[in-house]
Amino acid sequence: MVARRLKQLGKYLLPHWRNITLGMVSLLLVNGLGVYIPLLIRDSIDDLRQAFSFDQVLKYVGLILILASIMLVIRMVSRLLIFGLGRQVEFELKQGIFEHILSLEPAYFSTHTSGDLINRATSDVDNIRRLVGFALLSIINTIFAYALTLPAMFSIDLNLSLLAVTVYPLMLITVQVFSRKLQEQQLAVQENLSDISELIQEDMSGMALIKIYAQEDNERRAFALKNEQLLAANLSLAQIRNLLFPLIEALSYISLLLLLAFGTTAIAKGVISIGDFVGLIILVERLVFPTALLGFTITSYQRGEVSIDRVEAIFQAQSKIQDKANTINLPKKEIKGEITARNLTYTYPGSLVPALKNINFTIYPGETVAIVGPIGSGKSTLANALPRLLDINSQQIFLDGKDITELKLRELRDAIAYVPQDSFLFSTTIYNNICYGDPMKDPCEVELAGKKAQIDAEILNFPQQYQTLVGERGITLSGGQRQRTALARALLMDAPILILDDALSSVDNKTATNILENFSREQNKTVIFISHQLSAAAQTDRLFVMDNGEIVQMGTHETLVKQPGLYQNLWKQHQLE
Ligand SMILES: Nc1ncnc2c1ncn2[C@@H]1O[C@H](COP(=O)(O)OP(=O)(O)OP(=O)(O)O)[C@@H](O)[C@H]1O
Repeated sequence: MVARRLKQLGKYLLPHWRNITLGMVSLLLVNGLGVYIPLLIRDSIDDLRQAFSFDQVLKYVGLILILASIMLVIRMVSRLLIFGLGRQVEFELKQGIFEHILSLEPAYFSTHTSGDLINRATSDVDNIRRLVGFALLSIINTIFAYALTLPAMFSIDLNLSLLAVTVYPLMLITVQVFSRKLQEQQLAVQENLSDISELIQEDMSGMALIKIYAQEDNERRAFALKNEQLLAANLSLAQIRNLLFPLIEALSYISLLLLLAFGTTAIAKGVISIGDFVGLIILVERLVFPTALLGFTITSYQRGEVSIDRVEAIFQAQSKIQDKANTINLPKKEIKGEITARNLTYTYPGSLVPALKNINFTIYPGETVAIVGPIGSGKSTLANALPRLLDINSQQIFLDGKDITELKLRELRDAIAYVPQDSFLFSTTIYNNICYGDPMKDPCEVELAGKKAQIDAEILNFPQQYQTLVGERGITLSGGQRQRTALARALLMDAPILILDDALSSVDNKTATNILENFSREQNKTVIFISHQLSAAAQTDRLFVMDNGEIVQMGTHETLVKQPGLYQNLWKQHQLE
């Protein structure tokens, strides 16, 4: 576990080996000077005790000032180098996480909430930044401090030095005892933070619903509960820390007291000089800060360790929907638009019942097919299977006779313009929303797409027309306007296949029928129209009727409506409505 994490840390640090080396050399120099200055003070005291002169005092003071100034500059350089490294690693991790998230399949986001992902990409990355910045700096500094200070202390007096450092192992044991508890508590804090981010995000998105159902008090209570849990976890963490660090400090003062007690006796016996004693006290003092800092470093390391696992869990998640090693090329221009399903069966991960059962059909190039059926019958699942938003098995769906799992994902998705059920719009202009799939499209084409989606006239009535902002910082479009804007976005891509998943549900029947009629005039498009609007669906070339994951009927409206069965029932119900 530890080895794996260290390996991971090494992976983050390796690209920055030059800065690390420079930082380490700087720290070595700082510590070298840090040890040399107390020895110089020792010599100055002993020299001046033998023959005092102001020239000598000035010489020593000047030298110490110069060395201390050099030390200050080098220390600043080392901090800049190593803290800068933390920032660089933070930048790379954030970029990497975002790019990786973009590569994951939609199913990943139904099991991983956005609040948790945001927390990992922010708080956890921040912990790793501290680990590679602060912790690295202090670990290297502590190693150099001990490696250079101890020999200098031993050269003055071995017994006194050993006595002064006897309490240090005790310090490490204390830290060890506390470390596990600290780690558990840190994890609890991070999880509580994730919960809170999730709740805030969800409540912000569902604000209208909270108000309609007058659930403000309940939401306030739910937030207070989570906030209290976070407070308790943070307080408990602070308690452990507040106990640990004064303990470390107290132990380090014991070493100083021991030195005072036995050092003064050694001076009296003539074993060491006064200069030696002062030098020894300054050297022992030098170790107090790195040792106390080691406590913080251990905490930082523990926080970073947990965070490394949480961030790496994102990187380890791999999309099952990927290009195969040998993909078949199918350029958009050559696609005719024939879609075939052979014994298509799909079960959602974790589900016991298949959402699609043994589906077989062929949709011919240029045909408009409506898929109708009761709610939950599998229509959206079928729509999601075609552009491989779901991990379907090979040899089940074919585009122009080619197994879609053999095609390049990018080419397959380029061939399919898909308008999903929720017509999501970005918080930008209507124009940018329409040309989202190809920002370089000609403005005339964007407007033409708006006309085909029958939204152009309404857009022209908005204050800034196509440049009107929508979303959080702009105007709120009606459900039907959102749907037609999303439709214009899909139409602009001019793909040979168009899938509309209940994408005109908020559009009146007449407009929906007009839009569909426009498509059937465009003979080169294969259109799959999933809908509960039977009068619009009835205008299509053929209908597939789905029930319980199966296609139970297929045919034109005229034939199906005469056959006893699900479609006839749905149609009668529709007529009554
Ligand atoms: N991510 C998922 N995980 C597990 N089961 C799912 C998932 N998405 C859908 N299902 C289930 O698969 C079945 C088919 O759902 P689907 O959304 O395809 O139905 P639909 O016909 O499009 O319904 P609607 O008309 O309401 O849009 C349903 O039983 C649904 O609960």
